[in-house]
Amino acid sequence: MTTAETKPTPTIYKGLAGVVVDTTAISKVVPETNSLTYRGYAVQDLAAHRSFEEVAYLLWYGELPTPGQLQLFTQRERASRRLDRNGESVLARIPDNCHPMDVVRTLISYLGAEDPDEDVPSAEANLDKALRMFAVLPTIVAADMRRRRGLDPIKPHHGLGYAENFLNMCFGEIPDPVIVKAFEKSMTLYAEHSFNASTFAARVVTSTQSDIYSAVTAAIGALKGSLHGGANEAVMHDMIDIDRPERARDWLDAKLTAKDKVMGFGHRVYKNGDSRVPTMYEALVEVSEHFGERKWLGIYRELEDEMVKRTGIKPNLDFPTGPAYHLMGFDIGSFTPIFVMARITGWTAHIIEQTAHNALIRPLSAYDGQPQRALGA
Ligand SMILES: CC(=O)SCCNC(=O)CCNC(=O)[C@H](O)C(C)(C)COP(=O)(O)OP(=O)(O)OC[C@H]1O[C@@H](n2cnc3c(N)ncnc32)[C@H](O)[C@@H]1OP(=O)(O)O
Ligand SMILES: O=C([O-])CC(=O)C(=O)O
Repeated sequence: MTTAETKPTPTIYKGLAGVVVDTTAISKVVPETNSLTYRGYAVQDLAAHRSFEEVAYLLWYGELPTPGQLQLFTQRERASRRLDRNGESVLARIPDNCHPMDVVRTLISYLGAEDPDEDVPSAEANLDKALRMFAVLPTIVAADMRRRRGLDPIKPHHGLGYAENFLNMCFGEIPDPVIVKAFEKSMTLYAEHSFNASTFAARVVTSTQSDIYSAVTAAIGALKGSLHGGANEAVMHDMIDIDRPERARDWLDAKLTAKDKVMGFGHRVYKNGDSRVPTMYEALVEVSEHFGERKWLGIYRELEDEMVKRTGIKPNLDFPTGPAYHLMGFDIGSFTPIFVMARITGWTAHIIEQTAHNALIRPLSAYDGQPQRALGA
């Protein structure tokens, strides 16, 4: 018989690295072939040929919409964009020196609190709630960015598509189609990535039979960290710090000597490059050329060349997205909230999938603290 003393030490999978915890039909990441598919479609093809609304529909319903389905879906999305008066007043009361991720997290909590169907777990109800969050998040992110600039919010424009409407709410005008397309590509690339940390957080919360807003709130918290979604902001802070392409090498030298992580590089799953980077890099080139500003691209190339030469570690999606968003005119603090606007689609698809095939997520731990001891008198 095995006693406590003779029991073999269990294998620890630190960070759950390499552990397959469940199946999913939403997306497939294949690092060996550098491929990523959403419901079977290559993400590069979706980014090139489909709108972000179509991608959202695909992630939620499993198929691309027919023209009729898209029309109906678009109508519903456009009708759900407004933040109500109470929501506006919650936003206005959040300190404007907090991180903008605190604002989106709080506003999602508020949406849950005001939804009488918050705890209805059916797929149909959750699809409605997902669409509401998808539609209203751009209004929240744009209004928050503008108030930090001392500007009034711009109401959603129901005649505009998702990307154009968001850009208009941020900047008061619709930018050149090159910028709109580059932005929309980033949204498609950011939409979904299997069991990443934030999606997993959402699935853990869902597995306890909690509600969709609580799961999304947890996911937002996980995405904020700089090892995950927060890296897109960190990349831009680093690039501003580097300032000139010719300074990139010395900057990297200091980072690597200090054994600091270089933001925007490396990935838990991709060890030979992130499948999404070539598409987003192309978008960064287009945006740079459009504005005639090649400095960030210069820093990008120097840093990538040097990092790969010295460590073999390649960029992830946050590396091209950071400077692309900066060039588009977004404040750095809004970069990760924009990631939330995209990933709300993937998160909610996973929440619905987890609900349909639920098992409480509760792994084991190996205790390595004090042996049992008596309290004494
Ligand atoms: C959308 C996204 O979430 S994409 C990821 C965004 N995050 C970042 O860009 C943050 C920077 N990158 C990282 O911190 C890591 O690459 C992670 C967290 C993304 C993945 O990490 P893991 O798979 O856990 O790899 P881990 O951190 O164990 O790294 C393995 C080795 O590579 C090194 N390494 C990995 N990434 C980096 C990096 N960005 N800079 C410097 N060294 C790195 C580690 O120091 C470690 O070296 P060691 O074995 O000598 O200790
Ligand atoms: O998959 C991951 O671990 C992180 C990532 O790239 C994403 O969430 O897009």
